[in-house]
Amino acid sequence: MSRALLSLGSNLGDRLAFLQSAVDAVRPAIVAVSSVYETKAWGVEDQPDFLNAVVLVDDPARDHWDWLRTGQAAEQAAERVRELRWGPRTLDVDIVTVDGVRSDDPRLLLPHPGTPERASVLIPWSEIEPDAVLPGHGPVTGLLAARPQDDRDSVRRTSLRLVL
Ligand SMILES: Nc1ncnc2c1ncn2[C@@H]1O[C@H](COP(=O)(O)OP(=O)(O)OP(=O)(O)O)[C@@H](O)[C@H]1O
Ligand SMILES: Nc1nc2c(c(=O)[nH]1)N=C(CO)CN2
Repeated sequence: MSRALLSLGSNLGDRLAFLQSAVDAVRPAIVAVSSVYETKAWGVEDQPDFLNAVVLVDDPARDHWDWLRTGQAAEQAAERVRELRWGPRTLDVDIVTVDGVRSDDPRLLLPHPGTPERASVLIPWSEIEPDAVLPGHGPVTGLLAARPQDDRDSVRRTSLRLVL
């Protein structure tokens, strides 16, 4: 069994279509998809708002490296150009967790180290898995409660829908 949580982000071009392209890339393995959220950019704040969502996937045939390759292939198909760390992009696919795997290999850090500070991941994750636990960090709802109010308020649920 290989159950992974993938975080999707886009703030360039047809943002919803880019998120949808990532969903399409993992469709047979999908367990749940969150709502689509519009979020203020963190990291580099002077850039357009992001659309963010998370996807829970499960495929016994895939390990964590397979999920990384799948995510990177979806980014490449979206013609992503990496110009700036934390800068604008057509599609970002982060591997947040894969089962309880811990990895300090810089090519695939698990759990993804930014997760505890990112309401843009924690809010959609708690929507689809209210009892989720981030390995080594505790319940997702607790991590979310520890975020400042303005951070939580910067993540707004939209009526946009990803098609399964
Ligand atoms: N858990 C992970 N998910 C996706 N990529 C990862 C992960 N851990 C390490 N990486 C590596 O990160 C690199 C991609 O980084 P990227 O440009 O997406 O960073 P970023 O999105 O700007 O910042 P952040 O990773 O903090 O969200 C790739 O080389 C990839 O191998
Ligand atoms: N709100 C938000 N901000 C970001 C995001 C993102 O997905 N959502 N991704 C970034 C690059 O990794 C940089 N900043």
